[in-house]
Amino acid sequence: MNNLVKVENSKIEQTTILTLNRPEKRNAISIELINQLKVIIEKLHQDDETKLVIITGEGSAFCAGGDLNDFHGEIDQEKAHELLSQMQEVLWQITTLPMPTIAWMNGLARGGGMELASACDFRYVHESGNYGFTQGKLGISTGWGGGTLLYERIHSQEAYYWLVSADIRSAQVLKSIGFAQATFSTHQLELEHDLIKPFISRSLTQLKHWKSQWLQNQDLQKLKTKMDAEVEACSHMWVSDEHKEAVSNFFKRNKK
Ligand SMILES: C[C@@H](C(=O)O)C(=O)SCCNC(=O)CCNC(=O)[C@H](O)C(C)(C)COP(=O)(O)OP(=O)(O)OC[C@H]1O[C@@H](n2cnc3c(N)ncnc32)[C@H](O)[C@@H]1OP(=O)(O)O
Repeated sequence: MNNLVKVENSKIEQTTILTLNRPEKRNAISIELINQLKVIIEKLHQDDETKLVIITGEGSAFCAGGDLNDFHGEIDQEKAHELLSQMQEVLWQITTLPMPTIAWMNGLARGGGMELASACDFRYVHESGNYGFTQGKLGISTGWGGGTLLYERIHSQEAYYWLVSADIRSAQVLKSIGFAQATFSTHQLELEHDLIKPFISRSLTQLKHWKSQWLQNQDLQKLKTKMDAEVEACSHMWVSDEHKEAVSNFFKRNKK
């Protein structure tokens, strides 16, 4: 089995780095990748040693979203719902992890890649990357619950507008709207980086306390209900002609 998600445990810093590992596909999330992530995140829920989880991508991209090959073909609304639900569950499990989580966005992100980042507690973005909730241009909405999470991360008016406009934004804009906490310019993720240091230098007890406070501050039941509704809505749009045409145009464009 290929490791579509690399797991590096750093014992001294008590940090786990998860690296999406399909650089040739810009780390698009395939069904197999979802299955691997699911197992890894489940384990982290039982982990009493890790004080920080970082999610990043191999190569030039953070994540190009759902794999448009895997999620397509002759699927009906029910099947679309089933497939979208699987990644929604992963996003939910990431959101509720007992330790802080950082999306270290090493490069571009699209669609579900932005949803995955939204499931993390903090987002740091590479200054030369570009980032977009582009689902609107594909005839769908966010389908993993990440639209719901976006409303938790930035001002609701800004979230609403970003989902409708589906525009691609710079790292600076992400920082200015509060989606990203900071930008960085390094190419290699290093645990001694100034953005990571504050986490590493706090104790496990402190970090777990702050994370639990963060989760208590949210109405998790309501959040889950809204994420479920998002999956349901997207599953209907998934089988629309507009979406099928947008996906077919993407693959035609790539063959040129
Ligand atoms: C599930 C849903 C949700 O939100 O819930 C979603 O995420 S919808 C998915 C939303 N994502 C997107 O629409 C992103 C579509 N991708 C792109 O716009 C572009 O590929 C970029 C991500 C900007 C990267 O452009 P760049 O010029 O660097 O690379 P490229 O276009 O040549 O792509 C490199 C290889 O990765 C593949 N590739 C890229 N994105 C993919 C995706 N989302 N699904 C499946 N394959 C994908 C290309 O087909 C190509 O494969 P070959 O080398 O074999 O030709």
